[in-house]
Amino acid sequence: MSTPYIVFLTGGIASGKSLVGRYLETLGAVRIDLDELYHEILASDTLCRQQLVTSFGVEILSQGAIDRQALAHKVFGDPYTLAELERITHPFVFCALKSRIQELCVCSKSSSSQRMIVVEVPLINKVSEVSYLADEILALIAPLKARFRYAQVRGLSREQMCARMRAQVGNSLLCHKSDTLILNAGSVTMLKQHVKAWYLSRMKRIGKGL
Ligand SMILES: CC(C)(COP(=O)(O)OP(=O)(O)OC[C@H]1O[C@@H](n2cnc3c(N)ncnc32)[C@H](O)[C@@H]1O)[C@@H](O)C(=O)NCCC(=O)NCCS
Ligand SMILES: Nc1ncnc2c1ncn2[C@@H]1O[C@H](COP(=O)(O)OP(=O)(O)OP(=O)(O)O)[C@@H](O)[C@H]1O
Repeated sequence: MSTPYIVFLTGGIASGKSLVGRYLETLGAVRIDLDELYHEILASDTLCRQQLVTSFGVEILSQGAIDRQALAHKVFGDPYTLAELERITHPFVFCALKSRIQELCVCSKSSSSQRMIVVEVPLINKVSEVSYLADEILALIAPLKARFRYAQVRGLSREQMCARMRAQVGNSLLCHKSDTLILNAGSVTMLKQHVKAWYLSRMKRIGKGL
């Protein structure tokens, strides 16, 4: 069995990455969500927590754990503070991602089931250190109006959402950085149809060893 085909699935906030990632999981891919991986690190890595407290103060702690809402309040809207947060956190995230992928590659040697790994990457312009891992970058583009509606599901206000969007790449850079684009501008059923067609074409390619 060859190594799995690794896809970085990207897109702006609320563009549908998790929806697509979870759907690909039902089709047979293994899913890694960088946000989730990062949250696991925040909850369990004392070194990361220590560095964050040193830089941002004890006010980012709530009952000994990192209060993500308090941290979000400090960084979104202040590019320097956000850069400092990323300087601390990204090396931990990249290290965890490399380990997870390595584990999956070892597993795939003994199993034929893990042929595709999908990594949900919210910030494609900030992952150059691990971009060599990706065989393909797949980007989702969703209309702004729909994304604002989706954000409400997450409990983010319009202002909070805009602050995060300003720290992310716009559609033109997203297109430039990606190999494949999928437009998420219709129903979930339509989105799944596009994604399934893309998945099947990649499986065919992988099956032929291309
Ligand atoms: C500020 C924090 C605590 C807010 O936590 P919260 O639970 O509200 O958000 P969560 O982590 O689930 O991220 C949700 C979405 O916010 C956006 N977002 C998160 N970090 C960033 C960032 N550095 N720049 C731009 N957008 C971001 C992304 O679209 C992401 O999918 C957290 O996002 C954080 O520490 N971010 C910095 C680390 C990082 O860059 N994470 C991205 C994955 S590596
Ligand atoms: N085409 C669509 N039609 C209806 N709802 C959708 C569609 N695409 C996504 N959604 C919904 O929008 C919300 C945001 O989608 P999702 O969580 O997948 O985005 P995301 O890119 O992973 O967000 P985040 O940036 O927070 O990681 C979810 O509730 C999802 O079910």
